[in-house]
Amino acid sequence: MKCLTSKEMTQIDLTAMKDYNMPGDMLMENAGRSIVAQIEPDIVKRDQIVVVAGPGNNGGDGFVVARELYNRGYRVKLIQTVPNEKITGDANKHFTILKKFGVPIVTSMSEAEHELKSATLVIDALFGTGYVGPMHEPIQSYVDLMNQILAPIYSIDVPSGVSEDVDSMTVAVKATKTLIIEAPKVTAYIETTAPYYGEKTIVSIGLPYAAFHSISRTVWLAPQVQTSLMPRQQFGHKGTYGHVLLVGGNVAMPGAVQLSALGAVKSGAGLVSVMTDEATWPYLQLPYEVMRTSVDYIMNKDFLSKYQVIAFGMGLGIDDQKERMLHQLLEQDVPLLIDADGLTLLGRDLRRLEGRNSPTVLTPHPKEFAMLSGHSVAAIKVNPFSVTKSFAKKHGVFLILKGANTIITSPRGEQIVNTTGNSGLSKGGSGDLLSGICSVRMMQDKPLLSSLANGVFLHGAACDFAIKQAYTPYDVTPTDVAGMLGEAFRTFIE
Ligand SMILES: NC(=O)C1=CN([C@@H]2O[C@H](COP(=O)(O)OP(=O)(O)OC[C@H]3O[C@@H](n4cnc5c(N)ncnc54)[C@H](O)[C@@H]3O)[C@@H](O)[C@H]2O)[C@@H](O)CC1
Ligand SMILES: [K+]
Repeated sequence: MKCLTSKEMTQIDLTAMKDYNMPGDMLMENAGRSIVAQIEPDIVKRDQIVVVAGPGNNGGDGFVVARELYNRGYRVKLIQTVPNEKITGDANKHFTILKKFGVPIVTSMSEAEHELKSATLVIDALFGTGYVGPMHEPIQSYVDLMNQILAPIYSIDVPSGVSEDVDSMTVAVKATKTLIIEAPKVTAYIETTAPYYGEKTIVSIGLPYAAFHSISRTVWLAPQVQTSLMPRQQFGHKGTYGHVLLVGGNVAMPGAVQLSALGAVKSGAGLVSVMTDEATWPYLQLPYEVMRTSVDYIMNKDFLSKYQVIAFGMGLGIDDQKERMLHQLLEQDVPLLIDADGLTLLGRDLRRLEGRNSPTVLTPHPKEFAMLSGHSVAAIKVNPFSVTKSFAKKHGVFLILKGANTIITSPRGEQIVNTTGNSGLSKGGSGDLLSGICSVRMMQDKPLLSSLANGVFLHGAACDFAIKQAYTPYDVTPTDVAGMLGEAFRTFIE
């Protein structure tokens, strides 16, 4: 499933109309009817349904919904928020039809307030992808009223007032559910705007699938994992599945590399090795399956060439010797995943990324990404797709920006957004586990961007299973999540 900016969605609507001869009023009819099909199981005839319609095509969708529900015998009122002359084009066609059907229309604010207060369901069709902030009166008062009532609000396509330009946002509808048309918009996954959506449901209006081909932003779902996860092979051996080296851990933080090692052995690695300094070994309790490698080998290029992936930085500590280790690895022709302290060391000189022949994967959380990119954490949170894309392209790296909806970006700027996981992952150690999982998937799944998305998906899905089956977001630990990886894998092989 693709994920789009408002501009991209508008372009696809135009393509459907121009290149595929799909009339705009027909698309609007499709949208309205598909939305009614989604709403109908939730309502009964005695419900009082209020549709709040704006001036554009989102309002047009609202006209179709109001008319269709009215025609099916529901009690429906339409709140018209703008004068007649502001309703034009396809929306006006459906407005005219709606009036012919005799749907009751409310135009005054006082009446609208009364209707909203007695409504049992409100349909928000004020604005969709064409909204540009800020919001002015009287529309702002309609939104304020909607946000005060207790009845559920179903927003059409986008909660009205939500915008990619977060700085221009004033008020927005807090939807109970958003019935997203055809494909989710990026605001559904941005920390500052996602909470307005409530529950998300996609409704198809029959837009041509091919029109979405040029969009290189994808929401990663189970079918994508199923097709890109490398199958286990009947005649495979440990060499088939790859040997990963995890470089990390220090006396103060031995657990980090332990969790990475646990993630790696539970994610299908052929062989897992850990490299740490002499002083740290006594503090490590590694899974039986993990091999130990002396840090002295970091200078030995031939020795390092036996690994298919090297992950660097989990609980490593920061000093000049560790920085030299990173420089040594950056010169090695092997896929490299850099996490945690490794990112801090890399941040001292990003030019070191230049000229690498093998892929480099960086796995920052927003604070680490702020350090690397020079953007503020706030700017990263409101604009995560564009800041990651420009960084990944500029530095030629794969980037995993960790968060509630982790965004994975390739050096070419293709992006994947993950939807698995829950607040149980917001704990120390989750990222270490993720690095272990991703570095193994990197050795097996193709292309590399998909392998990283699979790692992120499995990590989140394992935590979702943990919450469903045994734990809560309060008590679940990264070790518990590792224990649930089997459940996550099982969904793709059964
Ligand atoms: N063919 C299409 O383009 C289709 C569009 N659809 C719907 O149409 C929506 C997009 O339609 P539009 O591009 O008309 O955009 P919207 O309906 O989201 O809003 C644009 C309208 O609102 C006004 N407006 C924008 N910001 C405002 C502000 N701050 N204060 C007051 N007025 C403001 C604009 O002047 C314009 O009249 C989608 O979200 C979707 O719901 C669907 O009907 C499917 C087909
Ligand atoms: K809306």
